[in-house]
Amino acid sequence: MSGQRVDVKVVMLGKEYVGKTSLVERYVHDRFLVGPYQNTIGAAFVAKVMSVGDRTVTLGIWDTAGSERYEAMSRIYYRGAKAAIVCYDLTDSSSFERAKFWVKELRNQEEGCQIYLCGTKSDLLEEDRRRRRVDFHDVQDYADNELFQKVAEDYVSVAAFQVMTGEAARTNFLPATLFLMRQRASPAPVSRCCQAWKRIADALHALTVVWGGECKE
Ligand SMILES: Nc1nc2c(ncn2[C@@H]2O[C@H](COP(=O)(O)OP(=O)(O)OP(=O)(O)O)[C@@H](O)[C@H]2O)c(=O)[nH]1
Repeated sequence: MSGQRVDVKVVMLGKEYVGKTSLVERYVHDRFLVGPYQNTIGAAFVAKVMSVGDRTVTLGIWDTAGSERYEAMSRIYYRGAKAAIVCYDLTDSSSFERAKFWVKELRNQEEGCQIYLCGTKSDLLEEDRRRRRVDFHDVQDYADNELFQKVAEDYVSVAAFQVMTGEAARTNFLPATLFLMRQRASPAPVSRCCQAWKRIADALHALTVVWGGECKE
């Protein structure tokens, strides 16, 4: 579907509305789009060039639609993926069940695929801890049992969250602009989807180093 050369294929999987597209936006464009939710139809592709030592590697990220209507299509997109980011919403227990479904499927069908579990929307827990529906220790136990590479929960500060939503809406500044301003003011960059992607990016970077020049699609 994309004519671009891709060295490493990465696929995003998870129930609808968990925030897959938002994570990709954060990673590729360093922004969080505020506005009405638009579900992904089928899948979307985006390329991200990253430096690995003295060479560049192009990640091809397939952001699949979470709706079960597109389940068959999502299977096409994870084929040949070197890494899968399986997302669940920390405030939605059914999304973790759906994440387990994708993990099982990947383990059965894509032996070489590195799987990362990613809990999203932790800023909502900062607002109200009682909104948590997926216990971190349950995820940890599950991950331990399944021999996972990494579990990421994107810890964020409510202050940055407020800057990015309230201020952005009032002033019409792009969230990305506010994010950068916030970053300059604070040594710890914190915002929605940000910390999770930083960890995932580190992990993907490490993987591409391991794969070296052999990681052709
Ligand atoms: N509070 C909060 N909201 C988020 C976060 N990430 C995503 N959202 C919101 O959750 C909704 C769904 O986000 P998407 O990124 O479109 O979700 P998706 O998983 O790509 O959804 P599908 O395309 O249907 O599979 C949107 O309204 C986002 O603004 C987050 O970290 N915190």
